[in-house]
Amino acid sequence: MKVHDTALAGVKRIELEVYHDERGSFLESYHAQRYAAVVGTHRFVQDNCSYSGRGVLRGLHYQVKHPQGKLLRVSQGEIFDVVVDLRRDSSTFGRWEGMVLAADGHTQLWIPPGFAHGLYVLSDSAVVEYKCTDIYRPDDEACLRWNDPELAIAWPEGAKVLSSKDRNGASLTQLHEEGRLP
Ligand SMILES: Cc1cn([C@H]2C[C@H](O)[C@@H](COP(=O)(O)OP(=O)(O)O[C@H]3O[C@@H](C)C(=O)[C@@H](O)[C@H]3O)O2)c(=O)[nH]c1=O
Repeated sequence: MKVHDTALAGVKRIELEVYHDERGSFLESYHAQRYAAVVGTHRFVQDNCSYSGRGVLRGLHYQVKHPQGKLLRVSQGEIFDVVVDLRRDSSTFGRWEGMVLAADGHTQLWIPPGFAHGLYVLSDSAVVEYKCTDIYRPDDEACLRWNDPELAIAWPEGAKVLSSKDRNGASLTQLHEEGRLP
């Protein structure tokens, strides 16, 4: 596998090795020893999988007191994935990065704890699978507004299908003022 840094410190793009033969293909999506160099001492304690139709936008989510690192991969379809650096001591605090991830691109994303995360589905449907370094704690979850003008995220054009939680996300300034950053 090849590991690439991104514009946000600690966020890494991983190109997976795919083995093709007459039956199809094979890839390793996680290997504790090899990923130690990518995720450091973090340990994964929960695996998630979401299925979404075209135009679904999930996010931007994070946990405040128990931030989750996420190792994410698209196993079907194509998404525009977004991370926002919410680490107050980071030189890239408040900056976002977006990238297209597709199942046939065999790319993984490592998002360290302390980022808000969201995704927008570009294909008819998409399956997104990710490992988390902490368990889901709904009481600790916060939702950063996907279209906060202060962030000015350049989401792809198209209709957006949102949950009511995500329609009512808070701005970065509001979350900051309320002490609800990681
Ligand atoms: C995230 C999550 C949700 N759920 C439940 C709660 C709810 O009934 C249903 C759907 O929850 P949500 O609407 O929060 O699902 P979703 O919008 O897919 O939430 C996810 O969004 C992406 C962008 C992330 O980065 C994830 O960390 C997570 O926040 O699933 C769990 O049981 N465990 C979990 O870990």
